[in-house]
Amino acid sequence: MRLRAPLPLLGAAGRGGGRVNAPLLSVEGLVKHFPVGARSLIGRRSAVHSVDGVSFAVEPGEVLGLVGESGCGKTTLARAVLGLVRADRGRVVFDGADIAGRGRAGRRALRREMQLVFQDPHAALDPRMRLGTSLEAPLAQHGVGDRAERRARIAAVLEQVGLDESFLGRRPAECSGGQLQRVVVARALLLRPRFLVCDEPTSALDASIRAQILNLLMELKDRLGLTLLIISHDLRVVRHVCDRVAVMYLGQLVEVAARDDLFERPAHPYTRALLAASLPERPAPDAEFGTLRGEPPSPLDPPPGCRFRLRCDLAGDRCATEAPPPLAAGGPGHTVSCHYWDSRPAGPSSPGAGPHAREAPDAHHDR
Ligand SMILES: Nc1ncnc2c1ncn2[C@@H]1O[C@H](COP(=O)(O)OP(=O)(O)OP(=O)(O)O)[C@@H](O)[C@H]1O
Repeated sequence: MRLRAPLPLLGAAGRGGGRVNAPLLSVEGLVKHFPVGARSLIGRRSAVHSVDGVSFAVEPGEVLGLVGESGCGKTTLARAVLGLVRADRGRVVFDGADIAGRGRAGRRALRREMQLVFQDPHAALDPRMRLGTSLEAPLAQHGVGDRAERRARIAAVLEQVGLDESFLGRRPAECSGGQLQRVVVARALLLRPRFLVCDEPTSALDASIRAQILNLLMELKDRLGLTLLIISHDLRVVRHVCDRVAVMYLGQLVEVAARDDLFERPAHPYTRALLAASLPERPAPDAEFGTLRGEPPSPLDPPPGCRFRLRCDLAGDRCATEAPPPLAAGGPGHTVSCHYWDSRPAGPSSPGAGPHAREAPDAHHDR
């Protein structure tokens, strides 16, 4: 597969057309394949192409949302960014330094600065342990303070997440889902990180609790100056809390845009179909884009060219052979990986339109 150089990685300040801050995190050409099965006669193993050439940047204080269907590689991407799985290729640069180039002490320090908030609080916390013990463990592992200092830090963080010290003596079964998710958030904050990855932070919770946890995350972000990557299936969550959104399909980013650009002017046919499927109440200027049909191809054998083409209303010959690079799609920092993003699907409502009638103007290419 041919990977073309991405457009400059703009973050929040760049979107406004003003000064571009140094990103807190930048990810460049990240690839992670998981080998599976036995070797073939010529000694090759097939592999799940979980993440395949992903580049993006996150500025300090920004909230970036990562969306896409189940299995498209969101969690693997997040784990590779956090150094929890080793990427096959590409770079992750945090605060100006390549994380692969850090020594042991540097990686340990990095683990304090980048924390993960898990999806399911029941799975994240040991059911046999009192919450006080679970909360103290990361502080003890990182050699933070003595017992009294650790307890003081835990009490302060519990207060920040809206709980009190009475929770320290409880076990997970003695708490509600919302209370436990607050404990999980508290645990992520104990080491005073600058960057939080929240993997489906509300999907295991009742609808009535979701907004509370999201509001808590946003309040903590402002109060503590955090930068967030939020992974979510739920486009309503993303629309509510994110500054920018990256859309992932079969191991690759297909569109990145400021939140309002993405929801009001989605450019990629996948994003349009995803929005139509997930937010049916949204006014649909692109109603001629069909709902998402079929299943994504196997990540064991992704098709050449554009990976979305087999489900796409716009696909033309070029899509079968040429992987679309990220193209400028109008709004500042808005990129879309589609050869025909500004065409309309052929159909009764748009006679003569469609990819075979008009190619995307060259002006959009390779900028
Ligand atoms: N350790 C592993 N070994 C083999 N395949 C893996 C491994 N981890 C993930 N995968 C595969 O990589 C692909 C991407 O998985 P991943 O969990 O990153 O997707 P996702 O978008 O986070 O999905 P979901 O939204 O359901 O959590 C899937 O096909 C998955 O089966």
